Amino acid sequence: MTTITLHHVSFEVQIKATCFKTRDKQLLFDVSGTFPPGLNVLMGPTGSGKTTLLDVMAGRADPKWVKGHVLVDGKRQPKNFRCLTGYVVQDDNIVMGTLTVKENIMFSANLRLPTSISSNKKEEKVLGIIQELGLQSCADTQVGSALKRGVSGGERKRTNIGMEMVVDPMVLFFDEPTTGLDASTAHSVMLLLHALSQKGRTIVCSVHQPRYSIFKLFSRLTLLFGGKMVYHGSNRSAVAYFEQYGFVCEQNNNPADFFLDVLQGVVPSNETEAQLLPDLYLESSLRKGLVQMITSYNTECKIFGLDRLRAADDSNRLIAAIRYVYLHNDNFKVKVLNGRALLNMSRDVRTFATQVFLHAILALIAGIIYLQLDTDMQSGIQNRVGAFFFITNNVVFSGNSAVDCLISDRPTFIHESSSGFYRVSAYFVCRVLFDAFLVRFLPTTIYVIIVYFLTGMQLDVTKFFVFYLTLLLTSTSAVSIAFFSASISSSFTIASTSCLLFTMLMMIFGGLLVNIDTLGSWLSWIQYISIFRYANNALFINELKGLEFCETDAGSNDTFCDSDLALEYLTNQGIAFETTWDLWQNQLALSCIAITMFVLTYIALRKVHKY
Ligand SMILES: Nc1ncnc2c1ncn2[C@@H]1O[C@H](COP(=O)(O)OP(=O)(O)OP(=O)(O)O)[C@@H](O)[C@H]1O
Repeated sequence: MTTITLHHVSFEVQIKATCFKTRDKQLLFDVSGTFPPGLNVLMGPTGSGKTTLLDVMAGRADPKWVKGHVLVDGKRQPKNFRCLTGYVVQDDNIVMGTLTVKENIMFSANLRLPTSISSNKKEEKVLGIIQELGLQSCADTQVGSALKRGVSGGERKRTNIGMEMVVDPMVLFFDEPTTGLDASTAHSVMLLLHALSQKGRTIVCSVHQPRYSIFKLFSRLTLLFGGKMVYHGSNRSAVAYFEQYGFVCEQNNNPADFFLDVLQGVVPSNETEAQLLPDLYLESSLRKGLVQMITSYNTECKIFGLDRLRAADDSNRLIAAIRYVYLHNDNFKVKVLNGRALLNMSRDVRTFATQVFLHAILALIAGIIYLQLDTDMQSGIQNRVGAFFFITNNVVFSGNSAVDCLISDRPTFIHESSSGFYRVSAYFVCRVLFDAFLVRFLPTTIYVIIVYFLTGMQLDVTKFFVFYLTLLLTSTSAVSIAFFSASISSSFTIASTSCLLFTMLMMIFGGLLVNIDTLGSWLSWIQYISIFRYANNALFINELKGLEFCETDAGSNDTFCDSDLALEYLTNQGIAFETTWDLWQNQLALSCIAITMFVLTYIALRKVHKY
């Protein structure tokens, strides 16, 4: 049994006042209350602060801006409170649509329960939750998405709840669990919350405008208006509380509608103005009694002094809790995450097939345009330069599409990492292994095979594999740049534009579009971070070395061949080619760019705001 108490809690955020200035905006004002086991409901008009209060209670609001105390069973909220409680967000999109109901809950169990619990035990637990939530009939049905029909809205919400229940939380937070559901589904979801609360759990949920059959289920009601409390207590006493200020609820009116009407000034009172209700509540005997009760409750717990609260942080309980969440094997988490990504890909094979198909088409276009390149002195080198420019562009711009992987995954990543599913490192390793290597490997291989043989490059095994490796590294570097752009912004437009800008810059300094020697040193250094430069240089050296270009004299019909022509071209371009190092330094540079960008991505992901 867990009780949450709030002591004079206020919360602010910083918002932009002008381009250069920020100002503080207060969202919650001196909120005190107690939330014991049972169904505790937050109500209020839109923008009244329900979600904000829920976030503060759940430890999901930035503690830097929280004033006052949020205590859990009289102790200061542990830092990893988020990992020990369940938080069912309003948006059910964090439930993966391609997975079945059971697979989604199993995924949560695999990541959030200690590895010491066997797979069989985890499955038993998941089946128990499925039964408790009444999901047996759709356990093996894919959840579905906006584009592909799956389970119903209510079943989806229950799956979301099930994913939170695997850690057996004594406290569950719900942000507007009935939003978007029809009346009977909303009722059945609230019945479920009521049933969960009857088992000794503390449920705190925000609800917009419940009908009477739902309102009856609440044990405690908190009414908010403009970030201030207007009422906090039993839902049965609420109507009488408002009557003392002249707001009368008509006999057949739904109290929930009545309260919202009062707060929005729809219900008139001869004695009081609705705007004064927060101040009246502050002065009310109801609130004074409550504050006294909370203070004595926490004094009983003997930890009301701040020093003692800090001491509570170091208690064994907290240390045990932290271990409970993070003692797991990171390798195991990467395996589970990769398993989910693979399952997701196998169920939505069209996306991957489209990638393969697009690469094949691009390779065919390149192959047809530069079909069986000749070794004519006039056109041989020119066409090869064009072909390499086209090929590297194809590979780099395809790699840039990886922006979408991180951006579309961002809400799920924030929810799951802040709920203790995994550490940032496990997520990062999974994304790199999956999106940068696994998913790119087959399309790039197909691209290389088609383009290499259609364009008729030198038939030499070593040269083929150098070509292949160079393009694989080029693709990985392009993905790393896309990942970095996506990790520093939550907006797809900003991320893809910055990725494109960076790529264009690298392309200009790739050595083909502008003579770098004519640029000042303050600009020419950009060539050293250009993946186009390293990719093109490696492809040129690999293909042009050892190639003889010939010309037939129209008059005499004699053929002259020049084995130095290609080398002259490389020299004119400033490309060193004599030693093995001259070739391999390019692959090394591509690898260094990829590693640097991946490291920066990891740092940026760690800095993603979890609140
Ligand atoms: N990060 C933020 N920056 C600026 N203002 C914010 C921020 N978060 C919330 N607000 C503002 O605080 C107020 C309360 O928001 P909150 O989402 O808690 O309300 P709510 O009662 O849950 O609303 P709804 O019922 O529409 O979901 C709103 O006016 C909102 O615009």
